[in-house]
Amino acid sequence: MSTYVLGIDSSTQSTKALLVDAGTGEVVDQRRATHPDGTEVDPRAWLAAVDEAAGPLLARADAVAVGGQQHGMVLLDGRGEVVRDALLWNDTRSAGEAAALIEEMGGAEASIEEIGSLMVASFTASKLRWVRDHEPENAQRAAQVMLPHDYVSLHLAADGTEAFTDRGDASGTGYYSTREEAWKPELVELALGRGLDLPRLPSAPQEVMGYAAATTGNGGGAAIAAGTGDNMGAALGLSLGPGDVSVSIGTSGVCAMVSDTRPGDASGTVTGFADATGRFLPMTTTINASRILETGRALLGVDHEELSRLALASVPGAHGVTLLPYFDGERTPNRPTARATLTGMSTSTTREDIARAHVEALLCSLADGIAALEERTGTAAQRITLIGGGARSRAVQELAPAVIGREVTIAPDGEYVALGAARQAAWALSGEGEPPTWGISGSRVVGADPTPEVLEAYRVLKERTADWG
Ligand SMILES: Nc1ncnc2c1ncn2[C@@H]1O[C@H](COP(=O)(O)OP(=O)(O)O)[C@@H](O)[C@H]1O
Ligand SMILES: O=C(CO)[C@@H](O)[C@H](O)COP(=O)(O)O
Repeated sequence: MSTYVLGIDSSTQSTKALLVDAGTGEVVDQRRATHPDGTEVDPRAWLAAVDEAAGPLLARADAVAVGGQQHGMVLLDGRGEVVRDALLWNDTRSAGEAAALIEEMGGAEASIEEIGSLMVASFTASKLRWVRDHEPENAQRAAQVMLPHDYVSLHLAADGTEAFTDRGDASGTGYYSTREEAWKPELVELALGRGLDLPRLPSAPQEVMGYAAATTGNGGGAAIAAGTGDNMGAALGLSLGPGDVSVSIGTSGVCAMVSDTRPGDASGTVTGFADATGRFLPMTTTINASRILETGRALLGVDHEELSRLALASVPGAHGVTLLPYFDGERTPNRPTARATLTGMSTSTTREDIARAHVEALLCSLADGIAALEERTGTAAQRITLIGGGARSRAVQELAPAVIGREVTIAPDGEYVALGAARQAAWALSGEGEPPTWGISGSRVVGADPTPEVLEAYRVLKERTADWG
């Protein structure tokens, strides 16, 4: 009889749950539920979504793990009640607070030394500082802070379980040291002006952190693994090896590479997170990714397929139309108050050109991310694999190798964060030294004639607008 494990991705836009055969990695059932929009969300909405998406599958699982959107600040009081809506990774209001914290820590190099990354508005610590300065009553009421995946894991656990997290997600808080592999409570105090309870960290990545309340079918509570940040989950789901780069087109655009050495980029372009296996996950992250395509769709009044058809009917460079796609402010580059810029339009500009400019803008920002990752880690990408909702776009798939200038692997359509969480759950269940080996079949490698002029035009516009926000 097969053993099943449940992997959950509680990401920005939705919760996805996969029931997976622990022996083979085959997905046997899956469900999803949507999340509210916005960069500030009542975290209880994620609990309702996990109940809807994962509830019916949990009874069939012997182990479960949760991957979640990184950095979000979930503040709870002494009774475990929500103090205020969670501020998400893409909420840029704490940009000034991030800059202040860097200075108080002793500058960019000191930030890298302390937490492994340069603090930006996305990081939880900067959000704590914002609460201190703008909502002192909430700052006083708060007793514990946790990340989205910690909050969802705790909801699944039997009553009385202590909150827990993992080093991968912890490394994006701004109060965890990737060098010491430990919390830095003094950085919570620096940010908020007082200490808070922090979730328990595992002593090994495959540790069982608790058990789900017993549900009919699993004969007792499923074992709960530590879970992790969604990008660490994707790395596990794709079984990233040395030189593999994953490019995720979700709400965020993430280029990530597994590394044995602790990264450190004082420019802040590459964040030096930990992964879910004991290694590191240098990454670049943009705030604008799949929503660039959504905005193009809305402007043109078309569906995904028509946006692709239009984009592919134009030419490289969209007849001179270039889009700098910082619609919601941007984090890479660090321009939290920026807005998008569209240039080069003439009276001959067509709908096809506008569609093309949106797709090329997304791909150029990802190409910049890959280049930065290679430069700052000194490691050339051997294989570039596209995943995430936006990677379903036909135009993205066809134009990616041209804009990036290299062959690109299109992973079979799937939920790789949830698959990675399932792999972590299977690992915890096995107690082995390494996670199970699960193959991925059906990947497609695509190539195209490179169009370096497209990236060049994007970089020129990026440079020209450097002081616009
Ligand atoms: N066929 C498609 N073409 C382009 N984008 C798509 C397609 N299908 C879904 N998406 C986009 O994928 C996004 C969601 O991707 P997902 O990876 O689930 O995001 P997140 O992890 O941030 O919640 C949505 O913005 C949606 O518009
Ligand atoms: O902030 C980051 C990474 O540092 C984002 O990648 C979030 O983790 C959200 O991911 P998605 O929901 O877009 O997948």
